[in-house]
Order: sequence, then structure tokens, then C-alpha cells
Amino acid sequence: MKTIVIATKNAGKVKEFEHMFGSQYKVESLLEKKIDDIPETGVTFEENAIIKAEAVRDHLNCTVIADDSGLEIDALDGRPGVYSARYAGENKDDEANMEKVLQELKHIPRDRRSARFVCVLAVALPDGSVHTFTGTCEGEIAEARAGTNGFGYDPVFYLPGYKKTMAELNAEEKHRISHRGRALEKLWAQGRKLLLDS
Ligand SMILES: O=P(O)(O)OP(=O)(O)OP(=O)(O)OC[C@H]1O[C@@H](n2cnc3c(O)ncnc32)[C@H](O)[C@@H]1O
Ligand SMILES: [Mg+2]
Repeated sequence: MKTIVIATKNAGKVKEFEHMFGSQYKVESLLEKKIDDIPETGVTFEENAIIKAEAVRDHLNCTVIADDSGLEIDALDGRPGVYSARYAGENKDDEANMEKVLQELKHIPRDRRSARFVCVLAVALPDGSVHTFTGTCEGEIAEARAGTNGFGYDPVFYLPGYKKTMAELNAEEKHRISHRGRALEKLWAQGRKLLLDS
């Protein structure tokens, strides 16, 4: 089976990639490789995805996929955005991040709680090229956490069409509509050849 390297140390993402690449690839991540933390110095998801993919590609000399993602809240002018992982502090605490968002939106009524998840996948190839694929998922910030599936901000991300938070969907349902699922769909449709040829 072919191996695909995902340049992430986020266990929640790894689980989703394992699910999505399914039987076709053996997924390896930075959880089991000795690679220093890569500073995410970009100001856009795309810049950060490219930084992570290229750094790991240059280190391992193979095809690498990186995922930079986050939550954009309209009432907060798009924050936390690229700072989603460290919104409440350097230790990347999902609970603290959600609490901060809920507090900041405490007095914001339902019709002004719109938000979206964004995911940019960057595929860096050994020939030096890099290709990006973007997916988004629209929703609202709930007034309280609900659900235990998924990871990160999923318990506070409410999907009006489903009357559930992202953390109340099962893995299949999340992948069908999520920012990551949609970005991967584009990668499959437009960039699959990149992976097959590499
Ligand atoms: O950089 P890597 O090593 O991949 O891991 P990370 O956790 O730092 O990942 P990002 O820099 O892309 O930051 C993403 C942030 O957005 C959150 N996030 C991304 N995708 C999500 C999803 O599907 N559901 C809930 N939260 C998500 C996640 O919890 C992080 O706080
Ligand atoms: Mg990160």
C-alpha cells in the first residue's frame, strides 16, 4: 500500500485523514516522526499550509500534504482565523479556546453568530512544486458546547441545517460537509494525479 505523509501533529486531523484516505493509503504523520515544530509565520491559511508542506517535503524528500485550518467568526472580524490553535494561549488548549469564543460572543444574538471553518491543503511534491486546495463549511457559533465527536472547536460549531453541532455528527457526516472533506474532494478531483504520479 502506498504511504502518504501528512505534515501535522494534530491527532484529530490525523484520525480524519486516516478515515478519508481509507484503504488507499497508509497515513503517516509528524506524531511519529522527529521533526521540530514548524513556525506558522504566514498570515493566511494558504501561506501556513505551504510553509508546513514544504518544510516537511524538504526534510523527507517525498510528497507531503499539510493542512492549515481554523475558524472565522464574522462578529469578531474573522478571528480567531489563522490563530485558531493558540487563541487562548500557546498550549493549544481546545477547551480554553472554545471558552474564549463563547465568552466573546456572550452578548451577540443568534442572527449575528455566523462563522465558518476553513481548510487549505497544500501538496508539496519532490519536484519542488506545491499545489493548494481550499474547502469551507458555513455555520454558527452555538451558545454552549454540545457533542463529543470530532476535535477542536467542533462542540461550539452549530449547523442550522442539521440542528446539531459538528461534534454531534458522526465521522461520515462530518467528512461529507466539513471544510477538510471539501478541500480533500477538490484534491481528489483536480490533484489526484499529483499523488498517483509521485
Ligand atoms: O499545525 P498542525 O500540526 O497541523 O496542527 P494544529 O492543531 O496547530 O493545526 P492548525 O495550525 O491548522 O490550527 C487549526 C486550529 O483550528 C481548529 N480546527 C481545525 N479543523 C477543525 C475541525 O475540523 N473541527 C474543529 N476545529 C478545527 C483546530 O482545533 C486548531 O485549533
Ligand atoms: Mg498549527
